[in-house]
Amino acid sequence: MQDLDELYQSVVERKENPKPGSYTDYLFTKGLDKILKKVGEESTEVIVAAKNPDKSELRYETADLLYHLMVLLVEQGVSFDEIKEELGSRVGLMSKTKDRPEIKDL
Ligand SMILES: N=c1c2ncn([C@@H]3O[C@H](COP(=O)(O)OP(=O)(O)OP(=O)(O)O)[C@@H](O)[C@H]3O)c2ncn1[C@@H]1O[C@H](COP(=O)(O)O)[C@@H](O)[C@H]1O
Repeated sequence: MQDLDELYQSVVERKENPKPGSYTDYLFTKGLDKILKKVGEESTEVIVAAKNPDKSELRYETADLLYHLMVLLVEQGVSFDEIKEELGSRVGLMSKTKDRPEIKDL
């Protein structure tokens, strides 16, 4: 099992110490447009997989998407801790739907 912190750190390590031939190095070498294209592709694959009753495809494609999002964060200099802080700041906040009339119709 690999947690998301470890995955993020592995990607940072690849950025700081390029390993020619690795897929992560290939993405960083190709640059932002390629990384964005992959995030778009993998997002679409998650959506299509979610329509399939067999959940193994959804697991596989979600893992692919999370990995490519990590590559995007590293490329853009956003740490995974910042994402966790953002999520943490929402705990308790988002459940107060009665205070948020804009989401009543969702
Ligand atoms: N978690 C992943 C991971 N998930 C998916 N992938 C790669 O993402 C690619 C997605 O497949 P696609 O068919 O969409 O892409 P492709 O046809 O291979 O290539 P392109 O479409 O980009 O040309 C595959 O090559 C997978 O190997 C990953 N590559 C690396 N990691 C992790 O990243 C870290 C660094 O790994 P290296 O890149 O091997 O150094 C390690 O922790 C790895 O476990």
